[in-house]
Amino acid sequence: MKWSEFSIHTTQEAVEPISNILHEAGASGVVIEDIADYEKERSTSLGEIYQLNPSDYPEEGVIVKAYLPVNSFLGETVDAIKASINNLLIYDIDLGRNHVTISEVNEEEWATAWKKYYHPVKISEKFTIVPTWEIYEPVSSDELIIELDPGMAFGTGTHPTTVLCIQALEDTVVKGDTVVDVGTGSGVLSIAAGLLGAKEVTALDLDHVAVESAKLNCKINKVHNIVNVSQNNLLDGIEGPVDLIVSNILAEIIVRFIDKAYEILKPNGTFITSGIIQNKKLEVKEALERTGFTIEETLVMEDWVAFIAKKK
Ligand SMILES: C[S@@+](CC[C@H](N)C(=O)[O-])C[C@H]1O[C@@H](n2cnc3c(N)ncnc32)[C@H](O)[C@@H]1O
Repeated sequence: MKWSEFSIHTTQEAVEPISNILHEAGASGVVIEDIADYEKERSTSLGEIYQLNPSDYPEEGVIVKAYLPVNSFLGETVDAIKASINNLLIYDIDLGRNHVTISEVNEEEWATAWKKYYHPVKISEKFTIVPTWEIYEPVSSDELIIELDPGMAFGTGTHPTTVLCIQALEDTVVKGDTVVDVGTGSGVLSIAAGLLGAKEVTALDLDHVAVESAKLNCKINKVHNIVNVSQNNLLDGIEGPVDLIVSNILAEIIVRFIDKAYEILKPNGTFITSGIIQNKKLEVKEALERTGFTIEETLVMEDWVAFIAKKK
């Protein structure tokens, strides 16, 4: 997985609200470099020696840094963060220089370091996502656990667009269903469908790294006999009829295969679409309805929307 460092030069006053915005946007760790920390008088009564490096601190103000996974949503996430930070001006919060820089973090440095930011997370009524390197004891007997090693593929399981899909799957998958997962990434949605009782899942991704990662994660979660992972462009060449299609891809991509999804679904079949940023919601909704789908439910989390649509 690649990481992007979001760095903002701001003021003491703005540190807390900006850190909150970064956490809400999915940053797992926030680093604060404050010149006041460097200049602070420290006790040396017990012989402590402080060796702070002045080059780690700004000459004035505070630098707040956060790490975001590089994925197809990064552009939208960064724009949303900047807009929320600028909104703080309405509350008279002094943003100081408000200077933002984005840079890619050296992958080798982060090859293992990023793992410390991932811990078990309960993401829905039934599901908890557990990184493969963590030990986790289920809290209740009906809890469903997805063990994930996202590696280089998208899908730590905790992105709002993924969480919305898992919540929608929880509400719709019926034992014995046949499911297609378009853009499977780490395989997280296929695994969820399998654990919910689907009898057969077709997991597709254009990216061969994702295909390998999904295969590995399906094995870890013992659903490899149910989930068939392959490299494929959207639904090209896929034949139905199937009970359910789930896809967490950008709105621009979803609209390209709505017709094909409708064609291969059984009557009354379900199409779960996620990865839709708020301002693209209408575009996808209209395209779904034009094709003949009925929107049964609209799920929202932060700036993201997912639809549960039925073929009527
Ligand atoms: C946002 S990720 C979703 C991953 C996972 N399903 C989840 O919910 O966390 C989108 C995935 O779609 C894949 N993708 C993008 N364009 C595609 C296409 N044309 N055909 C198949 N997969 C595609 C990407 O490689 C990526 O793994």
